[in-house]
Amino acid sequence: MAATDWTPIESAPRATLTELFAADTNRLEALTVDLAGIHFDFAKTHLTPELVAAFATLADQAGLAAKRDALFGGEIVNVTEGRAVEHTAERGEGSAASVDRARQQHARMRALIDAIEGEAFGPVQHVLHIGIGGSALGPDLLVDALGNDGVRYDVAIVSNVDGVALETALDQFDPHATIIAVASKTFTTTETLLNAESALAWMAEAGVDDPYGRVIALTAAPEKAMEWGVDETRILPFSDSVGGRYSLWSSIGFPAAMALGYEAFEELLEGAAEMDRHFRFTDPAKNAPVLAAFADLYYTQVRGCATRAVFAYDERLRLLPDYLQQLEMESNGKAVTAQGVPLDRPSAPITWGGVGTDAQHAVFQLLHQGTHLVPVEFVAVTEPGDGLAEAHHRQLLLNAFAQGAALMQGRANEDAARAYPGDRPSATLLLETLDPRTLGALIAFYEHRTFVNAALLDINPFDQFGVELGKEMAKAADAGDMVFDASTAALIERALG
Ligand SMILES: O=P(O)(O)OC[C@H]1O[C@](O)(CO)[C@@H](O)[C@@H]1O
Repeated sequence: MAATDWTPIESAPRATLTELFAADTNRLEALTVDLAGIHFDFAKTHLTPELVAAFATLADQAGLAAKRDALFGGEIVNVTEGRAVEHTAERGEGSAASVDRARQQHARMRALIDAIEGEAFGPVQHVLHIGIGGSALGPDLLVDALGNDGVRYDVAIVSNVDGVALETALDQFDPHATIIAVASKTFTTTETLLNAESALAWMAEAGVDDPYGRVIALTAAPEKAMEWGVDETRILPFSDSVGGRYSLWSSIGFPAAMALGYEAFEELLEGAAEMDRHFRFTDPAKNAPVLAAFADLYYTQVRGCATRAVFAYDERLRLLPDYLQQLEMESNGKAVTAQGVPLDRPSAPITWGGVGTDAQHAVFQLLHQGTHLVPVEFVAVTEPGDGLAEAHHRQLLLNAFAQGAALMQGRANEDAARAYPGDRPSATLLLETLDPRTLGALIAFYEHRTFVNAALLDINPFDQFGVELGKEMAKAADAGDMVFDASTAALIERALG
């Protein structure tokens, strides 16, 4: 990557948010974007048209456009693992060959769903989806967010190796009316395989004839799934070039397609594709994921913010912060560039968050008066998800908007304990409605924003070596091959004998 010069950004004049609004009557127009049923409002961040222009220059220096073309063109952009990165091909945006392959894999998924509906597995009521990380968080978000109005099958998503998680799910399901979806890109993940074995044992104990015959594998390693015992006809493959945390668009989305219907799954893909095209073909100044990444970088690199907070002001989106934690932190929580050179600046902030209005009564104290500056993001939906009196949704939305205003305006008080400093930034994402199409666009927005952050810092957002060491040590400990420090050894001895 050519050298990037942050000086114009670091030395840009600083004004408070209130001053910025007062100085530019066009601010709202300049810093809002509408697309795919989502209104993106970055006006209450410290971005200005001048800063956006300076970031656009930085993006040019960083080769953002070429990196984006390489991503969509199916080139090897995951350089540390020597792989292309093709989650966009799952929604029809990528090289012709990859789009074609994804279509065939989706058709296979659809055919299997049709077969299940046609009672090829007898009457099915429940889908037990077993997977972890990217093989669970995406589908969980989809089913939880969109299943509000009822689902065609009950879905339980079990990830944790803690048996309590699986037992809780099994208690709700009839083993004779359940199919098990084992979701694992690699089909080697300890937690997933152990949970899957226990689920098979539960079926066998209940007298289910052929438990393995009720397993569907969602994987990029079909040969491993076959070795494990799944018949080839019940494997829904996806490409190795689809990363785990980017995989909900592939067969990993199977439980969502089952629960919500295949048409809903297609609409999700279409919404994401609309965001893909926006990201590819729109100038930085009006490009939602690019603007969001500029704001992220401004706060982490210039204002020293170590965290960013996302609050879903909609109960249906309560899993969004969890989903984003993996997407953003597993992608960009790195200390070296794509070439392995130590970064000379911070990488991803810590993503955290919760649900409004609950969070207001728990963590907002620090946001308003704490010593940390935390950029906040509000995600809300205009159309209510509930059928109760309008007062509920009205209160929900007014609270979201008032919080953004309060963070920005602050309030002086002679009593310092009661003073609000203000000038605290927020962005608001307002969805017209929460349907598959809009949710697809929203998730794709976050993916591209993560990509732009990485591109401007020259890091590879598509590997995750940081998760390996702990896994290896747990495996070695299980095999008795590990000599631990005194503290760890004592804990193992005390708990496990
Ligand atoms: O789908 P798999 O191969 O079981 O992996 C699950 C998750 O584990 C990770 O590799 C991290 O441990 C994630 O990136 C991935 O989403």
